[in-house]
Amino acid sequence: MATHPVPNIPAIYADENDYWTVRSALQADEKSLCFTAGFVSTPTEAKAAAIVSALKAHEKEALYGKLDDSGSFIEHAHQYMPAKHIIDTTKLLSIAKRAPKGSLLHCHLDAMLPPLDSLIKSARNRKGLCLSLDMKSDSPNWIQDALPSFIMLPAEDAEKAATLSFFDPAFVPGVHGKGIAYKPGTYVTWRRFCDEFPGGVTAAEDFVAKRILLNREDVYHSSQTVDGIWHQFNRAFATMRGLLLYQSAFMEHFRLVLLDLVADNISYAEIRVAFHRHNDVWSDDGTRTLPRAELFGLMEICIKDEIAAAAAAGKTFYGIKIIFAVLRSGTTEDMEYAMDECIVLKQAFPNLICGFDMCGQEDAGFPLTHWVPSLLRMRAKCNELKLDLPFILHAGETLSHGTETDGNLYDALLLNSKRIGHGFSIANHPLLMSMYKRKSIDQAGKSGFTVPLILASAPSCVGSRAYFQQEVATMSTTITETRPQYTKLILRSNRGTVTRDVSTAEPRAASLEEIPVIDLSAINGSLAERQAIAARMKEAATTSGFFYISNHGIKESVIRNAAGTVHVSPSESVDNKESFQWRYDPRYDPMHSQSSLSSISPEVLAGIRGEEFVWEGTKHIEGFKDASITYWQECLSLARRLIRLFALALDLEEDHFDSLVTYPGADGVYNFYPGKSPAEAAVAKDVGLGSHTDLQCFTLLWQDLIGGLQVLTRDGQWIKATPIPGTIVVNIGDFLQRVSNDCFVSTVHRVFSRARSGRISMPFFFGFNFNEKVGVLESCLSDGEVAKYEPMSCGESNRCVTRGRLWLWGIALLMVIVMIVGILFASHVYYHAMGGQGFLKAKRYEEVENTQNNGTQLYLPMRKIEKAVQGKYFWEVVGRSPKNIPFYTCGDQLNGCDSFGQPVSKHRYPRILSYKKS
Ligand SMILES: O=C(O)CCC(=O)C(=O)O
Ligand SMILES: [Fe+2]
Repeated sequence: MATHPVPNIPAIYADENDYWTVRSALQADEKSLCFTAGFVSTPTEAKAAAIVSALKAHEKEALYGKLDDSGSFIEHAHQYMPAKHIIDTTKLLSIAKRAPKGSLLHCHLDAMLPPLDSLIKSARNRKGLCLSLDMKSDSPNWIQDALPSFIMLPAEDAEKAATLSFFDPAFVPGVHGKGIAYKPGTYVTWRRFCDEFPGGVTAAEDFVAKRILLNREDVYHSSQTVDGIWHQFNRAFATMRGLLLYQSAFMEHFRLVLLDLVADNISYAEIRVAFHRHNDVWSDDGTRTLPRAELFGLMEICIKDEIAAAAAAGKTFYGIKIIFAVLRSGTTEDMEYAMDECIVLKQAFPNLICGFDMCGQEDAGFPLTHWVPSLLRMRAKCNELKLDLPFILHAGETLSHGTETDGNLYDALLLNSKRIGHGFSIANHPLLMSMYKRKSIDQAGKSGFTVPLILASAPSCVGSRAYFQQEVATMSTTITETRPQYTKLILRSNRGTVTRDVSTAEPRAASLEEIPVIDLSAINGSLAERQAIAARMKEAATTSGFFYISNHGIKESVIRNAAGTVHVSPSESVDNKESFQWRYDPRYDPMHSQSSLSSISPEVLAGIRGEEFVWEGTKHIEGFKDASITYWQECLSLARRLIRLFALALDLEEDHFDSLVTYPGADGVYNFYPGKSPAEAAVAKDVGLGSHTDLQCFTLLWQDLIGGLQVLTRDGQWIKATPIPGTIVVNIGDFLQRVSNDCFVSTVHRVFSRARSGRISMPFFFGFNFNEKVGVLESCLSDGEVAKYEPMSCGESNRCVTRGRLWLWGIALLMVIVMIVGILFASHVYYHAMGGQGFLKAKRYEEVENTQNNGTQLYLPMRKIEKAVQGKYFWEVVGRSPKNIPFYTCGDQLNGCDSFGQPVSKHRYPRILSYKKS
């Protein structure tokens, strides 16, 4: 397959010169095949290379080849670990540290820093941090061999753990690796362990550090194997896992990694972070796991801060991106869960995630062939969503040849992996090598610069929006600018008709500032904590009018049960969207007892619209009503708690709205948007759910992971409210905008559903009691500012909008009536023309008898009809009265036109004529 000419090697050399000439030719030929062929250094590079070579020669002489303090004799280019202490003193290293590095494209977050500087330091004095060990304290060698496994426990469990001592001979050690659920007796607190450890805290920290770090013996032991070193790695990762996976440690480690990159003059890095299912980061109080989106939001902010700090310090740092890495040894279900999560997060954080990978010992987990179906499924989803989420796969990390694992090199190529890591075994595959090389040159060509194989194609160094803008700015010469087009959108609200200019540009992903995730875990905390949540809600309510809530307290099982029923209820033939809805009914409101219902005042009662018949119609669906009401009740309770936070956000007393939500507007809805095949999606004209604002105070919207909800920004751009697992979307409605004097915004939104699978959403619309008139809130008016709106009730407000829509219904109804009358009129004329008495007229035999010659037979009024048809326009025919024509029904064939051959005008009734002919 090699196409390069093989140099000619003579059998006999004419003389020595001839030998040297042939040798030079061979060298030149070989060099021309090198990756660096054609590379010409600039004068500065040549000067730098000369300095480095001179230094290298000097240090080889001056520093190496001597006996060191430990009695070791370290030669130049000795194995790294024994030589490290000498390397650390070299000028070469200090130059290397200061030299600008460009990109670091293969690293794993957990293994980027020495543990004592970050994770073990973060663990100091952490109250809830506990550990279990897999050996007892009286086992011989436990200090060398025991494996600690850390976990952050809630205060109550940590208190129990604090009563136990690992050094108590009766202590039952835990089992390493099981450590998610607290098992009494298996965990002790890190604090107490440090206090009681022989040698105290420092020795305890050293004990843990040794579990994480590889020592010389581990690395260079003559009987060490690849499996052996992986065993060490896995133990190190198991120890690190719990030290890393709680919020403050994770974020501190993450920040220190960025600082370290900046200190090393690395301008950009792509960092693999293990995000397989259940590898969650816990809150510092150990009570909850952080939703991934929240964590990504924190990382994005951290990157932005460090880019700014680096810039202020005169450093070039473009930030980092994350390669979403998942253990290759998991179940298919977990893998596909992680893939879906990665897709969702990529949509929410397009500039933060740069690829997807599988990690873990390559020849111990499943090979890529095992994952091909899942990987293809993921690729298809990304294509459908037009998501640039490449695979950046581990392949060829082992040196085996011809094994299943070695085959990963083929799959990575076929799956279009953007790069491969680590590719050691590629040397065994000359064809693959040339294909990867070709691919890397192609990619580099696209990105405008060339880089060698493996490190290929890192064209953009986007770590934050700030840099993204920079990147776009530098690219602007090659981008043809297209001005966005705008269309007009007309909407009705309780404030009248509203017009908006809407961009026709493709919807883009929303940033976390535009639609933030607000954590409600402190909703029952102190007033200060509630005020802090309210402040975040206010920020969102006054800007985009949309936010997500996490830790909202509605159990996943309740949501699943409700959403599960939606699969059953809609018929197969749903067109564009099918909805099921039910309204507030005090009989299901947990706030009211049965006895209090009889005392509801008539005004309140008038606004209550609960309709039992909706449940009658769904009786056949098992569990439907129960699941729906349970979900609705949870939404209702949450909404009542949220309205208190909204009160705080509006600078009111927390209970300000309490009396207005005793019999509130509280409508539960299930929406089902059917899936579309790619062919249907390509030609689909409908949106899914058209642009609108919600009517009441606010909406709690649960959506599945399919996506499609879009929000209109103030400047008329559609942005995607991408589903974030574990969250509910909250959006402000028209009534809250009204009473806040437009301080809060009821934002236009729509659902654009084109996905292959059907989508489910469950909005819950919440408003004040329908009878309560509410005016603009004093707290929303600054000095001298006047209220824009009169007091109004939520009920009236809703009617305003529906009244607004009534004229449309009116026109539609009128058109239908005109059509029906037209049809009746036309048929009437038709039957007259056929000799009948007109459509829908009564049959009156007596008159027939009176007017016919002998009263026994029915005849057609041939002449009169003939005259009418021939001499007049067709509508004059209708003027006939029963006096002139006997009565009989149409379609009576004995007396029909056919039997009597009644003449009709050719010009006026061509259809009738053709009918006659047949
Ligand atoms: O289906 C959705 O995501 C949104 C539904 C919605 O906006 C509504 O029903 O008002
Ligand atoms: Fe809506």
